[in-house]
Amino acid sequence: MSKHTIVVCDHIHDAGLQILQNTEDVNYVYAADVDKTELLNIIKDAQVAITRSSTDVDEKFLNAAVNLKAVIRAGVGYDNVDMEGCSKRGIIAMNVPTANTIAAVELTMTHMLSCMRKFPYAHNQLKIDRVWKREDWYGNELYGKKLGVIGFGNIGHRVALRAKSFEMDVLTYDPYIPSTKATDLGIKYTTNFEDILSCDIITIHTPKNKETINMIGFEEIARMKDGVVLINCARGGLYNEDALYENLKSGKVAMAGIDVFIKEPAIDHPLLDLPNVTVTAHLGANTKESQREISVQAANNAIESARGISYPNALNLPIDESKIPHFVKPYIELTQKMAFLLAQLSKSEIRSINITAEGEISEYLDSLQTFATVGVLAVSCGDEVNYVNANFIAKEKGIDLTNSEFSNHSGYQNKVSINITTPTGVKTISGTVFNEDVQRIVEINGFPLDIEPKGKMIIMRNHDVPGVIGEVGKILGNNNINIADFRLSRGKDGALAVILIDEKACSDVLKKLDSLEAAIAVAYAEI
Ligand SMILES: NC(=O)C1=CN([C@@H]2O[C@H](COP(=O)(O)OP(=O)(O)OC[C@H]3O[C@@H](n4cnc5c(N)ncnc54)[C@H](O)[C@@H]3O)[C@@H](O)[C@H]2O)C=CC1
Ligand SMILES: O=C(O)CCC(=O)C(=O)O
Repeated sequence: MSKHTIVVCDHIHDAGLQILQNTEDVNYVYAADVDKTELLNIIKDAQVAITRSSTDVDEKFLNAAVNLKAVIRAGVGYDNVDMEGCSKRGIIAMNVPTANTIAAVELTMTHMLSCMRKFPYAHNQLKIDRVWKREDWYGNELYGKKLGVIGFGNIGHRVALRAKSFEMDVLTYDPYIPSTKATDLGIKYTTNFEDILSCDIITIHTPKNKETINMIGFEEIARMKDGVVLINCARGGLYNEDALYENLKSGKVAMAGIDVFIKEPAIDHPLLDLPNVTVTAHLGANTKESQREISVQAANNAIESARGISYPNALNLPIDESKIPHFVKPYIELTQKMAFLLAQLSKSEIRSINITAEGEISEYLDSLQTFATVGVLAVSCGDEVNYVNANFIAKEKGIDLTNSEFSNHSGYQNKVSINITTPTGVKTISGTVFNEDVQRIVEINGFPLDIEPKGKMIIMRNHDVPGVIGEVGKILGNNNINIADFRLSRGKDGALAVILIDEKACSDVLKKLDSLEAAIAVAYAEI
């Protein structure tokens, strides 16, 4: 039995490791304790990698991971995964998005309460210094304070709900949700960021991306209340670290609760020297409950993706398969096969791929386009191309991808056509699906046909003169090639024959066919 190699790059809970170990078709490699240079050596055999935030899936990692098909980020944030690098290489990136939500929510509340009561400092005074000085530790209450929650997703909205139970006045800023998502929960909603800046406590729960990096910097802090408290259990760099440091030092920011840093591990970070921060070493997801659940999900998802069965929570697929209705799937399959056939017939540089569709199927032009691109590129790139990297490869090769709804109606309920442009002209193919899953090619280069997109075939353009079928049959027969079916289409510019054969036709046979007086063009293709 061939085994799938799954490499675990970071520490995950034993429950997931057990699953990998007990799966017969998995060769599981535990690489959490090796140094990064050794990891690059180990990762070259991996078909699937499981990582956490301690392993950057960057250019170096991806260049080393030559057999990688999928990478699973055992957590939420995937800012340490080079998504474009994965897509270009056809690697599917996935995360495990909700299993650590509660852990991160509860750590956020811990930091918030710790900041308000200066808990670690009070704790250390008694425990380490053995000093009982109650007058040193007058904290503040959450009760009645205004809390600004930036980002109202899985974590943000739960932090808001918990804050409400402390009878805080909670306000959220998240331009990407309907306001009712917050207001239905009794949380105030604003689209004005200044409202957030006027809060007593601010906590951030957004992903880290171009828009959110430095979302809170010197200017924003200057507009905040004196004595504001800032919490960050999302990602280092959402609050500008220099601005945070300077304003904690001046006291403008009274306290900050920080779980995440731009550069981790952050053992020498200047923030650690300040007396008014509570810090944790990126522990947001570190509860036994959450880590058990994440590792189980990550292991199962790794096995599914290694087997090519499914890619749960895929982040870089151009198509969300769950949104594709059942009737579209045979069209997608047919489109890829037709594109593969057409590219074999063209056998030359492809300059553009254009998809047109008529009927209800035209609502799925983008998906059809992607699969047509896979089909076309598979002829020159083989297994290297898949629907994750097809558009990237096409772009790199300078192939123009376009699609449009076809306004004419040919009489088919749904029809998909592919046009590819080569230096010698445009080639076309069209197809439809009957009775839900009977796929048929109904036209090649303007010649109407009815053929199943399957098997070995010779496609021959010829002058429409007597005797051609006989001569073709003779050549194939003399070369021990059995004809399974012979489909002929006639047009004003001659005829087109699709000859389905049982054996592969070698170039010698094709040359003989091409040398027939009536022949215009002969090609061999397989689907
Ligand atoms: N410290 C830790 O160990 C952990 C950190 N995290 C981090 O917490 C953050 C939030 O995670 P989830 O709530 O699970 O993600 P989520 O995807 O459920 O929620 C993110 C929310 O941020 C909003 N958002 C995006 N851009 C925004 C912007 N410019 N302004 C305001 N809102 C914006 C989105 O609309 C979404 O509602 C992520 O950065 C994640 O990586 C998550 C788990 C553990
Ligand atoms: O456990 C980890 O690797 C970090 C968790 C985290 O930050 C996340 O899930 O986004």
